[in-house]
Amino acid sequence: MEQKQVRSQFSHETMEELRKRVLDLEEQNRVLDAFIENSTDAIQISDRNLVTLRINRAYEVLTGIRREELVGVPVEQLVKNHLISESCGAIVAKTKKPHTIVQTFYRTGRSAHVSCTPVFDSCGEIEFYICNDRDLDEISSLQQELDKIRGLNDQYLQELESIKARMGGQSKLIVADKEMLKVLALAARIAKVDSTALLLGETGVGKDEIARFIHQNSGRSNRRFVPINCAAITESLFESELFGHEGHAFTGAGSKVKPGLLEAADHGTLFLDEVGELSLNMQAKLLHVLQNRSFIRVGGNEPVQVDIRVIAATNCDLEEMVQQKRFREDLYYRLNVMPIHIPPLRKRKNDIIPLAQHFLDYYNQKYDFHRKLSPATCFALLNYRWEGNVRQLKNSIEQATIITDTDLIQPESLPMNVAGPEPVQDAPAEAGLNEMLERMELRYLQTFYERYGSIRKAAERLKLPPTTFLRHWEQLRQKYGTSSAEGKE
Ligand SMILES: Nc1ncnc2c1ncn2[C@@H]1O[C@H](COP(=O)(O)OP(=O)(O)OP(=O)(O)O)[C@@H](O)[C@H]1O
Repeated sequence: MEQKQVRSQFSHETMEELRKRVLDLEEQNRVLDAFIENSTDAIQISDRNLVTLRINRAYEVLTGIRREELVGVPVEQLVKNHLISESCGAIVAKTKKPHTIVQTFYRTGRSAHVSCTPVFDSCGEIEFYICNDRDLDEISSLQQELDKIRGLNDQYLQELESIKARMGGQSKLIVADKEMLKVLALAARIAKVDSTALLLGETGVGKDEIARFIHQNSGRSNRRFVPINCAAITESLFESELFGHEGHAFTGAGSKVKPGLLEAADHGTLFLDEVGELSLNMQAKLLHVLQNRSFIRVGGNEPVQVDIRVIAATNCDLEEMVQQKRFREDLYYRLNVMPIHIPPLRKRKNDIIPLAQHFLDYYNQKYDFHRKLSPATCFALLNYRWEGNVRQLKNSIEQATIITDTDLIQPESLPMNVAGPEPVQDAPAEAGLNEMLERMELRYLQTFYERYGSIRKAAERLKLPPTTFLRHWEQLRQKYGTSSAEGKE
């Protein structure tokens, strides 16, 4: 009685176990079915006698043969019935190795790469054949697509190579990053048309260099490139500088006509750098010139005609300035014909080391050094934010080249903000808080000057009047000693 109970309990557990395994197998089968059915490759599975067991939907589409015509039919029959050109399985059956052939399906007229792989049983005999068919039309259209992309790539590279070749000798522009190469390709195209270009980008990104590149690659390259720094030009001198003056036009003017910058740029290129710094009054005068391509010399009556190409540059947000009524909308549209956005250095990291090496070569030659950049220095350069962009990089390399003790430049020789902030490293051990703060201030003034390239810009960035910046710098320099601000603009 007890024994019977155990047996029935055992058999119930076995039944449960079997039921679970059947469910598992069904689940596995469902997954396998879904996998085979949804494969984009056509799949055909045959048994050891090369009789088709199953195919998927992609196989039906490729061959035009329906499932019911295939399943249970030996492959050789398909060849005999002129449905397929030859059997790959038949070859595998002989060699017992995977094999690939090009097979034609006569119903659809399509061809495919058919790869047949044998699956062996535990005795080493072939149990199944699995064939994967990849549509050759699809492969060839992918190939064509790839060729097209390669072609475009080659064309792009050729274009860039020719731009670089044209740059050779005339320009020392270093460009390696894809983002900057795109800028250069655009600039090369714009150079060929005579329209006004507006160069936009942070301070020190190379707007001046790109303006010169456009001029050198334009039909005006054998005439003058005349840069005007709009930030440096005063209201009172604007007209006489740009338009020139007649003899005796004002006290101190000589007896002869003095042509202005516009006339100097005739048939050439006028580069209006920092155009966002012009006062509204000067903007109105400039707009008049751009509209009429003519002006009247100070003290004169007759309009003078000029043929100039204008390139303007700014690091200001002119659109915002227009909204704030600080920049004339009509002038903005006249300048913004061909905008070129020059990315900041931190967004074109592939340029950093080639530029650093270029500046290093320059300073090595200038000072007769043989300096090299250590890997740690390269790492520091690559990981810095470069708010002053290429100009700041150039200044940092010059500084490092000069102050390093050995020929291998280590990060310690870079300006402290590039190598990492160590602002009071040079303070004596007994220095109090005041001295530390003053030394820190001195290093910041020095660094911002190096970063922005002029006292005016550095002072503006630090929200100080330039005179305060200069006075402070001189006082601290005399107290703690470092490079002089004398002669700096
Ligand atoms: N691609 C480059 N290759 C070599 N030198 C460069 C490159 N870009 C910039 N420079 C150098 O970096 C310095 C700053 O460049 P540039 O004066 O053209 O910048 P910018 O954008 O016009 O600056 P700003 O806004 O202050 O007028 C210059 O000494 C310039 O020669």
